[in-house]
Formats: sequence, structure tokens, C-alpha cells
Amino acid sequence: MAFHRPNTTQVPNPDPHPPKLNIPTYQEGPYVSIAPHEVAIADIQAYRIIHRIGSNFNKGPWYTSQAPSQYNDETCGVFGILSNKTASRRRRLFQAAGTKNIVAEWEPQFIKLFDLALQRIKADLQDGQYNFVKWWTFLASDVTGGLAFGEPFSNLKNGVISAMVQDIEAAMPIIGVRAELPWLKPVLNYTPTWCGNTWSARFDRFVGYGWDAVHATLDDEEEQAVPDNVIVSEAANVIVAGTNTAAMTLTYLTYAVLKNETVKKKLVAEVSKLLTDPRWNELENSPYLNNVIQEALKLHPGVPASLLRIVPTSGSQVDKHVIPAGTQICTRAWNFQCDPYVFEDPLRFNPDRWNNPTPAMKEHMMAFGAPARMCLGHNIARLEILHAVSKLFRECPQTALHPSTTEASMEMVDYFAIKPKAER
Ligand code: HEM
Repeated sequence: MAFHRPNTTQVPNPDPHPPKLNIPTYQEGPYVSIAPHEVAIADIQAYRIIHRIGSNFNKGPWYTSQAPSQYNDETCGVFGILSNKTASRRRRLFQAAGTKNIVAEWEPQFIKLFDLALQRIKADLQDGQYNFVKWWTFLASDVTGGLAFGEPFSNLKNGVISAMVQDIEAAMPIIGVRAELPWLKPVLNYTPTWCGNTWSARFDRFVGYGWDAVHATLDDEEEQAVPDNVIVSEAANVIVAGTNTAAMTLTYLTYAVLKNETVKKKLVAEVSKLLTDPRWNELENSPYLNNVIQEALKLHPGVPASLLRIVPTSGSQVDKHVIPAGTQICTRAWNFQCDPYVFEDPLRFNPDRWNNPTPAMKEHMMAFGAPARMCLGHNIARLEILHAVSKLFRECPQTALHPSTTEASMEMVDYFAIKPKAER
């Protein structure tokens, strides 16, 4: 057995060929062996241990495939750093930038982008066009562009997709493939894409965007405090981590609200009473708006994928089980956020469930990741979503779902992040 009940006093030595766990599905238990050295866990006690601050369950090698091969823990962006200890040093550099107070300083600049996004959406709606994926992606990439480069990429202003957004859109699914099928990586690196470039060139261009960011935003002194190559990695990181996640959260939220007339009416009623130019505090204090956002993050987490972690070299006792060193552990937001023991009718889009959330409901929400490696951009994302959603439903209260938008077209394609099957 790979796992033992807690009265086992000895932590077993790593077993090179551990047998499969005899618990096949979550219906029968929250621990499922999904491969010889891999276990999926949907148990909140275990989750607390694995992902607590200071945990030595480091990220799994899957994350290495997110960075070009010449990068290591010291030089890659924080997302790709495997060791939690190394990551916590790096995270300290960014934590201040992600605090609410600092993010609030960006609010006036971001409001201009939200206004522009709404102008574009309104013009589209008047022409009978519905392409929320497009405009929410342009908005999210202008926001991350502003953060990484000091000014937006002008996707919204020009109304056309920039080369950078094209690269992100094309590279995101392939990032998933590279990660799931690492043996394909050398082949994929040199496979021509639809536009004639190779995937490897796309990754090189991300790094290039990062270099531009370094020179656009930092003075010489600051550049010396953090090595250039690290800032480059981080700038590219922010662009990728903050664009699709926010855009898809907005897309699925819009879809869920438009699909549900009662929810839409309540939301429109609340946001239409807001001040003409509401600010973050007012938006945070709009209960139904916040419930809708929480529910959208619950049902359509921007990153529903497994967060892979490795059991430390000494092995570990996780709740009732002793797990051998080196085992890869998968915990998925999706499993916890749809737990029927915690959420009544978990697959129904029901913002009212957040009127009086239980402590368990709050703890089971992990759309922004887990404590040790929680999303560094969650305040930015919240600000973006609050403004974009309140503006959309205040200024376009009559918007309805386009007949071509169906459950089938919106089926979530999960490739670490998500996108709708029909891509619109
Ligand atoms: C709704 C939008 C967003 C969602 C749902 C989201 C979700 C997540 C999740 C689940 C993780 C943890 C991944 C893991 O452990 O493997 C994460 C990490 C991260 N996110 Fe976000 N994110 C969002 C927006 C943003 C934005 C706007 C930024 C930056 C501007 C950002 C920057 C990062 C970074 C740098 C990390 C890596 C942290 C680390 O590894 O220590 N995210 N995000």
C-alpha cells in the first residue's frame, strides 16, 4: 500500500513502484491514485497541510515546462519557481505592489480602460455583434500591459489585436500541451504555427516583451537591485498570468448572468443605484455584485487545473495518510468549489448562496490559488472585475445572450486555464 492509516509510526521509504491506491473515485473517498506516483486529493484537511504558508510541499516539475529551458528557480518568473522557500523571497518583492493600497493608485488609469472597453462593447452590441471574449481579453491585456510596461498595449484603443495578444492566445493552449506531454516539447518547439513562426519563437517573444518592460519602467538604480533577467521573466509572467485568467473570469461571469434573467435583474437593479463614477470602495460594498463575482469564480475558476505539489524528501503525514516522498499530489479548485457537502446544489449559478456563507464555504473557495503560492495579482483582478461588470450592467442593462451562445459553444476547455470551446 502506498498509504497507511495514522497509527503507522514509520514514514515509509520512497517506493519506486508503489501500487495504486485502492480508492477509485471521489465518491468513495477524497484520495485517488491517478498514476503510479501521483495522487489526487480533495480533502480540505490535507489541502491545509499541503498548501499552508511555509509548506515544504514544493511545486511539481510540471511548472518547469512553463519557462524556457535555460531558466532555473533563481532566474525564472515566480510562477515557475518550484521551491516555496525561493518563491517566498521573490514574492516579497511583489507583495507590496499587489496590496490594495498600491493597486488603488492605478485605479484612475484603469478606469479609462474600463470606459473604453464599454464603448467598444456598446458599439458592437448596436451592430448586433457579441464578442465578449475579444473585448475582455483586450481589456485584461491592456491592464497587464499597463502594469508590466507602464502603459497599456493599446488593444482597446486600436480595436485590433496586438501581436502580444496573438502570442498569448496562441501560446496558452500549447503551454498546456507542453506541460501534459513533456516528451513532445522538443518537437513542439520547432513545429511551425499557423502564422509560420515556431512555438519556441513565441516563447522567445514573451521574454522580449519582458525586456521592453524592464527598460520602460525601471531606472538604473532599481534595475540593479533585481537582476535584469529576473525582471524580464517576471514581466512576461505577469502578462501571461494576468491576461487570460481575468478575461475568462469576465467572459464566464457575463455568460452566467445573461443566462439567468433573475440574477441579471437583481444585478442591474443594484449597479444602477451606484454613484456616477463609483470607486473601488463603493463597488466592494455592493453586496449582490460581490456575490455574483464570488459565484462566477466558484463555478468557472480561471485556473481549474490541478495545482501540482511534491511530497518532501522525508515523506509526510497528510491528515490520516502517510504519503511517500516524491509522490506528486494534485489538488483542484474545481473539486473543492463544487463539493456537495459544502455547497448546496453546487453546479447551480446561485449568487445568493454568498449572503451568509459558512466558514467551510469560504475555506473551499480557492480560485486565486492556495496560501503558500496564492495569486499575486488577486487585488488587480478584483478591481478589474468589479469595474468591468458594474459598468457593463449599468450601461447595457438590456444586453441578452446571443442565440449563437449556447452551452455547447461555452463548454469550458481546460488547459490549466480555461477558454470557451467556440472561442467567442
Ligand atoms: C481572475 C483572475 C485571476 C485568477 C483566477 C488567477 C488565479 C491564479 C491561481 C489559481 C494561481 C496559483 C497557481 C498555482 O499555484 O499553480 C495564480 C498565481 C499567480 N498569479 Fe494569478 N490569477 C488571476 C489574475 C492575475 C493577475 C491580474 C496577475 C498579475 C497582474 C496574476 C499574477 C499571478 C502570479 C505572478 C502568480 C504566481 C504566484 C506564485 O507562484 O507564487 N494573476 N493565479
